[in-house]
Amino acid sequence: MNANSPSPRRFLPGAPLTGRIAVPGDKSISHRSLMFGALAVGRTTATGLLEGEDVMATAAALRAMGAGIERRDDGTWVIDGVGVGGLLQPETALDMGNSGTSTRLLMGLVASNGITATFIGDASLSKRPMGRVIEPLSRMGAAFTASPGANDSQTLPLTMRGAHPAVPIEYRLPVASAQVKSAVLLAGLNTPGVTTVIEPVATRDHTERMLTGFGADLTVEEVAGDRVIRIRGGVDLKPQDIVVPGDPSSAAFFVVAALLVPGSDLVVANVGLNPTRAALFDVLRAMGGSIDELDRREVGGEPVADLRVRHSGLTGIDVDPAVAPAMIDEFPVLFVAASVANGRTVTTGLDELRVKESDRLSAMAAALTAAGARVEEREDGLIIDGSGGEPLRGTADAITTHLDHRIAMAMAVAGLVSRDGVDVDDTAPIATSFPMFETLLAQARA
Ligand SMILES: O=C(O)C1=C[C@@H](OP(=O)(O)O)[C@@H](O)[C@H](O)C1
Ligand SMILES: C=C(OP(=O)(O)O)C(=O)O
Repeated sequence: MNANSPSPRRFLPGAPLTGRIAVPGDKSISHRSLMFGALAVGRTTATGLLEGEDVMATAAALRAMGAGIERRDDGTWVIDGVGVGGLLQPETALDMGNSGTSTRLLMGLVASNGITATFIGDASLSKRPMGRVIEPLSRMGAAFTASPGANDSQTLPLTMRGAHPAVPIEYRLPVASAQVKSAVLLAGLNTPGVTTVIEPVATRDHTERMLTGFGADLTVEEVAGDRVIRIRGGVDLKPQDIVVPGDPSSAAFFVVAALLVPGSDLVVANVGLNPTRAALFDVLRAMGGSIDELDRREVGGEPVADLRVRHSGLTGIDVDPAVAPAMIDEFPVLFVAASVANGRTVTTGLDELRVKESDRLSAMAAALTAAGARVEEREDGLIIDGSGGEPLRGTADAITTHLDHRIAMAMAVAGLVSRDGVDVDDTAPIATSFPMFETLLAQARA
């Protein structure tokens, strides 16, 4: 993304969403396909890989550390791995762009290789907390240094020296974060002995599922309500042929748009429904949304279905904070749904939203308020009094997205259910996770 050239856009009310669209590949699974393929011995292929800027940042970094990564003309990605422990020292800084997942997972990989790498990122990523991975990875032996003149040693740019051999740890996650869990497990791949991560609250489990498929020695056990994940280091990974399912986090924008815009009847095809990801659809159904699963099947070891979504009157609810990790990236668009529902929606336990690409609680409270919604911002959530099905007023001035793709897409959806339209200051960040967003929106409204 070129931070110097914002792409403002106005999203207007109009046609219902109809027909059938297919969302692009899952971002979390795409990052991991490249990373695990890069560590395997031999050639991995991936079809349906998300070709968004975040995933391309991961690809570029892995290439800089010796992996062969190419896209064939038929859209298949081919990854030639260097083997566990085989990463080379990159010659230049690794540019992580806007991507927290690239940064934290690659730091995990580098942590147990005897190489030094510098991580840089855009203005949004450079504000995000890295202490959460610095702490466990330092305990494993990695050494971090802030750039000269930096006033914070817990944010990018950061240089890290991996440890070889690294030290296995047992780590209880202090925050519900799949990125932190994955960073420690990936460091564990090249660490002698057994590295253990204890999750008091389950988060997305793609790392565990996929590493098992790649032949890692990994176990998951439930112990007194905790998930205990153990990985034995030094085991070779076997290359895989991966089919990446569609991203439920991208589908979310179309599902909410179809629920809210009168007359809509849309099939969103190929939506990944891993239970650690799919809570938004349950919450929307509990609010009265008509979302039917068609042709439930397995794609790449993940449950997938086509979702048929019909316009529905929604009723506000109290969202159980226990489901938050399974829909953590979907709250911005849920807040839009709540803004036009009947009655009050209360969300709590969402402190993690403050450390995403933007502070998503304050960004969405400000944006929705500017569009005429009734929103109260609390420390750990929003309370939203819905319009009872009436359109939102719309904005007079462009809302600020803070380099956050999900704020941009959520407010685009708000524009579809507004009277006057919603101005978004910059849609360029959408390309980090969903480059086809506006094309598919036009297709669904044609
Ligand atoms: O592991 C992953 O692929 C991700 C984990 C989540 O972040 P946290 O682990 O910081 O919650 C999520 O917000 C992000 O979009 C992708
Ligand atoms: C939080 C997100 O991604 P990341 O942490 O990888 O930047 C997201 O995609 O909403």
